[in-house]
Amino acid sequence: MLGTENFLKIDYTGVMKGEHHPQGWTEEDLLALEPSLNAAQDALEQRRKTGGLDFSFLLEDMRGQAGKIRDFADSLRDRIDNFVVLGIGGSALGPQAVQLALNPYYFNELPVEERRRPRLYVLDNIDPSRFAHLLDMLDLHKTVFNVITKSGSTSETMAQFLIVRERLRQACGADYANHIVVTTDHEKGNLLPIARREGYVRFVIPAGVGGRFSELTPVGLLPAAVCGIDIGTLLAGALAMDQKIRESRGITVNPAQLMAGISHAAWREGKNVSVFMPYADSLKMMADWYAQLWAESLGKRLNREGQEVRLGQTPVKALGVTDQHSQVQLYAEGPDDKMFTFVSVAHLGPEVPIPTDESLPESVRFLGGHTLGELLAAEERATEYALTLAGRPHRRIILPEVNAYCLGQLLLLLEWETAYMGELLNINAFDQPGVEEGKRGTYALMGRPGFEEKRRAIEGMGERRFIV
Ligand SMILES: O=P(O)(O)OC[C@H]1O[C@](O)(CO)[C@@H](O)[C@@H]1O
Repeated sequence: MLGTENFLKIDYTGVMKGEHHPQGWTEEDLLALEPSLNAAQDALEQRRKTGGLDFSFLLEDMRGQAGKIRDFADSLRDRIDNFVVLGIGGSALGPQAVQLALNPYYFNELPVEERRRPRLYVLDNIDPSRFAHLLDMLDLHKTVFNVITKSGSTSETMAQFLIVRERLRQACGADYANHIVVTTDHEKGNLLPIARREGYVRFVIPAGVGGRFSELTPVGLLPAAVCGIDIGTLLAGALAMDQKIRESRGITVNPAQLMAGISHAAWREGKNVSVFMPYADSLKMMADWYAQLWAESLGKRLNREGQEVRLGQTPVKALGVTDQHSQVQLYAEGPDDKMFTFVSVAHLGPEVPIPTDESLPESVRFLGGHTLGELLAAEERATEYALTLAGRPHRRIILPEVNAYCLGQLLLLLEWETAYMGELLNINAFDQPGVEEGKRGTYALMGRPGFEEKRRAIEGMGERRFIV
């Protein structure tokens, strides 16, 4: 498992100067980035020591907790049919990404003898029709709800919790508390005192790990373990990548330095958009997870000195090959403002042969005798070629296969790249002040005491304009 054959690779050919890509970078250009990357590495190591990088610092600790998480997950196995996550943002995207990556795509639809684990649902929105439909569909006696909220106060998650608690009380009577598990901060938030008072099973999100960096804490580890995912191997992959990033120095050997060096240089050249495009359906939700990580961490008004800088790179979620047929036209011919990251998988799983039929015209007959995997790989290569011809910078993260060990590496690589970017941009990559105004506005409109003035301000914003 620890050999290089199970380690991801980064192919950065697509950013380098070449016959078809004269505007690419030279080896010297890349090496010129090294001093600032090495300085970032030193600064990050320093921050890590003082509690500023707990997503990495606490990985060993998380490994220590894996047994307890697994035991609890196993205790649910025969008791329930459904495990429902209530959460949003960093409390929901990681669990979905890992589930889709490591369990069969149609996991919930598998017969129970094959699934051998509860179905997983993640309610990461408050759209009433979806919410009501799911609650009506589930047998609540056979369901556990995992309320995940780092702050313990997010309105969406708390509203979901209140509805579910009420429904569980009606359906299960005094036993209702056995159907709620909370994952939250160990001392803050509104959920914690309720959980203590009502006796829910509780898992802790470490204080120093923000939501979008929290997949490898109980936030993600519990839902994964409930669905039979090998969380020990997931953490082992993460730790292996963590070690590699911390212990190697220089852009040609340190994967986070290479990733961040490319991203930062591309951004400085005006690539204001970062397209993240896995070529595997199982990694589709990784693009959603990445989008939050990149957007919330790097989209900032102020730098660390409090000066207005308004930085960031807009993440775009895409899926190969599906979005070749919806977005590649723009990517090839539209504005040259994008950096592309493909995620390729060397072994995608079972080969699905395409039948031959000699009676067909040549323009379709050529497909016969190949496999779907070959077609997908050819399309990825062809898209890469087309983007190269169009002079669009791109890189590929190549996973040997989508397994727990490689996925753990990928999560950590992207988290570290983000931390490096924060350092290079001189911004705080671990806060999200820009979401607060909208939250306060919601409190005001929903009648929370103390927000009356804000409500008046919103309601007094003037006439709306409509056309029918
Ligand atoms: O886990 P919590 O505290 O409920 O927050 C959910 C999400 O909301 C945010 O705070 C943004 O509003 C994210 O950073 C976070 O992942």
